[in-house]
Amino acid sequence: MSRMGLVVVGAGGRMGQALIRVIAQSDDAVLVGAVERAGSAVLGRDAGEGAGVGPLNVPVSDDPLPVFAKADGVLDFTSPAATVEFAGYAAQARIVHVIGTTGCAPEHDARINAAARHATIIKSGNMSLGVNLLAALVEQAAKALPAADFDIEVLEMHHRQKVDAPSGTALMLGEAAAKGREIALADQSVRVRDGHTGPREAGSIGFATLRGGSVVGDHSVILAGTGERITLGHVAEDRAIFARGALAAALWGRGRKPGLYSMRDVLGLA
Ligand SMILES: NC(=O)C1=CN([C@@H]2O[C@H](COP(=O)(O)OP(=O)(O)OC[C@H]3O[C@@H](n4cnc5c(N)ncnc54)[C@H](OP(=O)(O)O)[C@@H]3O)[C@@H](O)[C@H]2O)C=CC1
Ligand SMILES: O=C(O)C1=N[C@H](C(=O)O)C[C@H](O)C1
Repeated sequence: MSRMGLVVVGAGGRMGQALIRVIAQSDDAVLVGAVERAGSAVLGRDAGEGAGVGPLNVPVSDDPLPVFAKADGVLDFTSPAATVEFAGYAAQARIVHVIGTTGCAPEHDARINAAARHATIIKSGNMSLGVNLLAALVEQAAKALPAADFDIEVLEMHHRQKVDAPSGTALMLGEAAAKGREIALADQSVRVRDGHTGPREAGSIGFATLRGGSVVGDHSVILAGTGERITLGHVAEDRAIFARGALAAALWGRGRKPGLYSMRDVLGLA
């Protein structure tokens, strides 16, 4: 089969650049387009030069439609508002849409679900192998340990530029814990604590968010019992782990029927 032609949207961003580097090293895919928002300082520049891999002969454009028309897939780590627009274009072009963007509200997810009627979408709050395995382990631990005896807390730390909280990964891990306990996360999550909160509500799943420096992404799930504590965690040291996962997801999605898939489907951990 020919190499998969991929577009990177948000090409000037932290993840956009990591994605361009990973595609440039791949034998299975080729970069055919790079998109940034209108007014961006990187428009017209060569995407490969911007990502530090030398010229790839792909200028950064602010016009997604003609770029999507010549591609097999799009890798999208941007913002929720941009992602729902790109989901519409990807569905129109009938190409694979890999979504790593986090912080989506229910109205964004509704539009992504609608686009998945026509496009193969793979969406995950974390594209790394390690975190998806961690989610499977958290589900297992939450199932095995009685909710009356073990309290679940999800702790995350990211770099100072991150704009959404809790992280998409923290929410994914919270969902995994809730699934293990056969409860709905929305009914049981405590996202913020401040002031006189009273004692911890039994069965709840708590979140704590730290921001600072250049931290790529640290996550821990603590299962705290009386007299003992289990901590399951993951440390991301390099954004290449997410980019490699996104590329694997695009290749997996090629030729697959339209629908909304997750990284756990891609990795066979579902
Ligand atoms: N699922 C996963 O594995 C991972 C997910 N993420 C998520 O990916 C997203 C991006 O993260 P990161 O790369 O650090 O953020 P950055 O801010 O570095 O990159 C986002 C890029 O998207 C661009 N962008 C925004 N709107 C548009 C638009 N309409 N058209 C084209 N480009 C646009 C931004 O441009 P501008 O700067 O001009 O706004 C920016 O260059 C976040 O939601 C983050 O949480 C990150 C890492 C891993
Ligand atoms: O914004 C980031 O940087 C990251 N975002 C994702 C998230 O919200 O979980 C994944 C990763 O942790 C890095």
